[in-house]
Amino acid sequence: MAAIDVSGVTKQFGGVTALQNLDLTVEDGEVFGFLGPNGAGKSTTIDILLDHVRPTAGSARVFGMDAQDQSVSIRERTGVLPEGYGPLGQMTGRTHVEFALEAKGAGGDPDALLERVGITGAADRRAVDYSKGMKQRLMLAMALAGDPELLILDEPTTGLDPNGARTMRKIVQEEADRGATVFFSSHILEQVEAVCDRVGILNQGHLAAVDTIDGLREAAGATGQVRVTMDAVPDGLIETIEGLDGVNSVSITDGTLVAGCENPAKGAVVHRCYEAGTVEDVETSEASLEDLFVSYTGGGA
Ligand SMILES: Nc1ncnc2c1ncn2[C@@H]1O[C@H](COP(=O)(O)OP(=O)(O)OP(=O)(O)O)[C@@H](O)[C@H]1O
Repeated sequence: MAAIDVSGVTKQFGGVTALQNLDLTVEDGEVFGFLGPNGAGKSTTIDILLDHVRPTAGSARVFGMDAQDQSVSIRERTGVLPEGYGPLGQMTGRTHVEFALEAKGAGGDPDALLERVGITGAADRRAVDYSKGMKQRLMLAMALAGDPELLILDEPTTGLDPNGARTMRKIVQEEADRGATVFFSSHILEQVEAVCDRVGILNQGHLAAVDTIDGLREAAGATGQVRVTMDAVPDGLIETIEGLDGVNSVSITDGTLVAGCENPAKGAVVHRCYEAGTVEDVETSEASLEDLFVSYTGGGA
């Protein structure tokens, strides 16, 4: 059974259409990255899954249960890291985690969770006084309370330093290894690329694409680069390479020939360079997730 199943969901806020007939399925045990430019509808989707917002049309199911009718049962099995820093109060970090465990009806050691997110040293301080990154780490510890079957993380790396971002990735991986489903929205594309099985790209309330990252690259015919360093770039070589199928751009940068091209054309570019002169070095690179994001969202990020 799918962990998340959104079917034909439209959400209108007055005259603004936040989601337009959205279909989205996240399989049980999957790590799913939810990407999209500002205002694409990511938080609205999450709010609908948690019944903070009701769809104008369509339905959302979590663990096969209706998000509106069975929201209490869904939340018992779900850990949520909300956007922003959530409702943190005067209590200590440890007390917040104790409450989160209690709310889940779960046992467990609050200190172990605080250690997992790297804020053991601040356990006895008031959460309201934490720095942004510490608050984010605390919210993550609370989301992890009770080993939920589903983790919904809205922009989880907001405010985190590079160590915190690495901790987040590690925790997502550990949760997936334990069998949890992880659904997270992010603008940090490298984070998504590092941990996700599949990615959905939302644009203006529509799912513009959903696939593995390799699948997205293929479907977009996305261009990578091949960089060929030669002892000298012979006359006419640029024009020859520009004429090859699948080559979109050719330039010379610091004596290196740089061709932007689809993957299948890379071999032909290198071959022509070997034919034309002395090749000293060849490097290739894939389209980055950022390139894909721009190609699917029209650069609206
Ligand atoms: N309560 C609301 N009232 C009116 N409009 C809203 C409300 N909530 C969201 N919207 C609108 O719905 C659209 C989608 O917003 P949403 O917050 O879901 O986007 P997002 O993809 O999460 O963006 P971001 O990456 O900036 O957080 C936006 O145009 C937003 O202004």
